[in-house]
Formats: sequence, structure tokens, C-alpha cells
Amino acid sequence: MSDLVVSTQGLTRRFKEKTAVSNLDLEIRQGQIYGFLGPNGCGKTTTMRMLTGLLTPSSGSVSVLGRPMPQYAEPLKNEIGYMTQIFSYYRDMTVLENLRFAAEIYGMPRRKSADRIDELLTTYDLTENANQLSGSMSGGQRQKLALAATVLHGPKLLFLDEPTSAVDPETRRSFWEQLFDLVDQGATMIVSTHFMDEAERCHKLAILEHGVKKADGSPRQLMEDLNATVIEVEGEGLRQVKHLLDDTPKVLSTAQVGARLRVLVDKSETEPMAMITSRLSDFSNVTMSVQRPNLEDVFVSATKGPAQ
Ligand SMILES: Nc1ncnc2c1ncn2[C@@H]1O[C@H](COP(=O)(O)OP(=O)(O)OP(=O)(O)O)[C@@H](O)[C@H]1O
Repeated sequence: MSDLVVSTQGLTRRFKEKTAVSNLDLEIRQGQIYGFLGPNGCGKTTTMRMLTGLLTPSSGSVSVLGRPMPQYAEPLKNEIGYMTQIFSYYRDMTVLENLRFAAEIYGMPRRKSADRIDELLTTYDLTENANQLSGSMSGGQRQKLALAATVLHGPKLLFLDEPTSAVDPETRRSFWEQLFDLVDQGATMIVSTHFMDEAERCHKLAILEHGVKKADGSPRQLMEDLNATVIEVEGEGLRQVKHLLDDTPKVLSTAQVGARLRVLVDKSETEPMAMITSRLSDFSNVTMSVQRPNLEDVFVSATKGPAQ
């Protein structure tokens, strides 16, 4: 049996003259955490809404758990969990009331849902908050409640839209540990993010820009395949160095990181160090070194070139 959980061909969505998602081909396999990485407005939410059957594509096809979408949105409701970007539970209801309400929406039998809610309160460390109004909880606690409600009915496939944009790094770390626990229990998930550290945790990811997939693969593969050499410049006058390099052919980008300037030089330049050294010949107090690419380099390079 195929382990393909989600596949799309030529998936496109237009809103009047705006194309929010353009000709997107995806293959997402069982047990993967698949990331959509891209800036605000690149089409992450629109893609998720089409994959969950909430929005009809303008063209192209979508298959989710072996069924075409949006036609099978209703029968697949119990197999899918969708954690939207905005906290979509009732702030004037307690944690327990919200979870009971979600269980009713999923048509879960009362006995079964009571046991499941107890289990989730323990898993997500919400037992002490059970009778607290969700509106009075911290962002991190609300996020745990949202995750608990999303997995309440035991879905096989989870969609998490920018799940950690409102929480601190420590909460983000523990949230990701919980995601890997869910994967260990057999879930597949699609996570959208604009954080590089979050994208790096995914098994595979697609880099999106203006609704177009610019690159996809595992983070490691994307870094290995980077079509640029990364050079770091250290020393005096980095702002002037930056302005000079920004006007240099084959320099894809420059970005200052603390006391270093990170420079991406297109791979078509066969002697990148010699080229940069010669360009900076007037700067006597700088040193240069070639560095391993990181995901941000991949993102910058992918969004400079033509779409794949
Ligand atoms: N219902 C709509 N009507 C008109 N335009 C829309 C609609 N929904 C989305 N768009 C547009 O489509 C583009 C993609 O939006 P989308 O919300 O999918 O991006 P995103 O990557 O999820 O961004 P964000 O991180 O800000 O949510 C944007 O330009 C947005 O304004």
C-alpha cells in the first residue's frame, strides 16, 4: 500500500486577480512532519485550507488519505485535525468545557471522551488548569489546549498553522517534543512556519514564496544542495563591506550576523574566495572564511532564483 498521505498536482487558488497558490505539487508520506516555510502571505494557510477541504482549488487536484478533496472533506473529518493560526476556542469557557465541546462536535461518546480528556489533560500538563477560563491562560497554555483539542479524536493527519508564533523558545521546544511523540504514535503532520529553527526540525519541507514552491526536500538535503558558497567576513567596516558586496555580480545576498557578514556567492562563480578577496582589497582589516550553509542561506538562495 502506498504510504502517500497527501499529494497534490498543479494545485492553484486564485482570489480574483491574485494567485495565492500557484501550480503546487506535493508528496507527503506517512509519519513525516512536513513543513511549509515562507513569509507572511506566501500561501501557507490557503494551501492548508485546500488540503483540509475548507477551500476549493481554482485548478489542480488534491488527494488526502487516498481520497479526493474537497469532495471527501466530510467523511474524512474524523481522520484530520486542524489547528488554525488564531486560537479558535472559547475564551469565556474553561479548558474542560472547551474540550468537552470539541468532543461533542466530533460526536465522541461521553464515556470515551471523558477518559480521553483526562488523558490529554495529563499529557499536555493542563490538569491544574482544567477549570480555568481559557482566556485567562498564558499563550503557551492556550497553545497546549489547542493541540489537545486538535488531537482529541485521534486524527491520523494533523495540520498545524504557525503553531508556535505566539510562544517563547522554551515552550516551542517542548511543543515540538510533543509533536514527535504524536509522530511516534503514527501521526503525519503538516506544519507551517516562518521560523528557520522550526523548519529545521521537519523531516521535509517546501519553501514557498508568492504561492510558488521554490524548493523542497529534507533540511539536510536542501543545505547540501545549496546553489551558493557561504563566505563570512569579519573585521572593521562591515557596513561599507556590505554596501560594496551588495553591488557585486554573483553575490546573491549579504546579511550581518553580530560581528560577521554572511555572504552568499552564486555557485557559478568558480573562485568565490578569490573574487571576494579582490573586491575587498581596499579593506585591510577583514578576514574571510568559507562556512557550512544553514537553512536561512537555503531560504535566501531559493527565493532569489527561478521556481523549480
Ligand atoms: N479569502 C481571501 N480573499 C482574498 N485574498 C486572499 C484570501 N485569502 C488569502 N488571500 C491572499 O492570498 C495570499 C496568501 O495568503 P495566505 O493567508 O495563504 O498566506 P500565509 O502564507 O498563510 O500568510 P500568513 O502567515 O500571514 O497567514 C495573500 O496575499 C492573501 O492576502
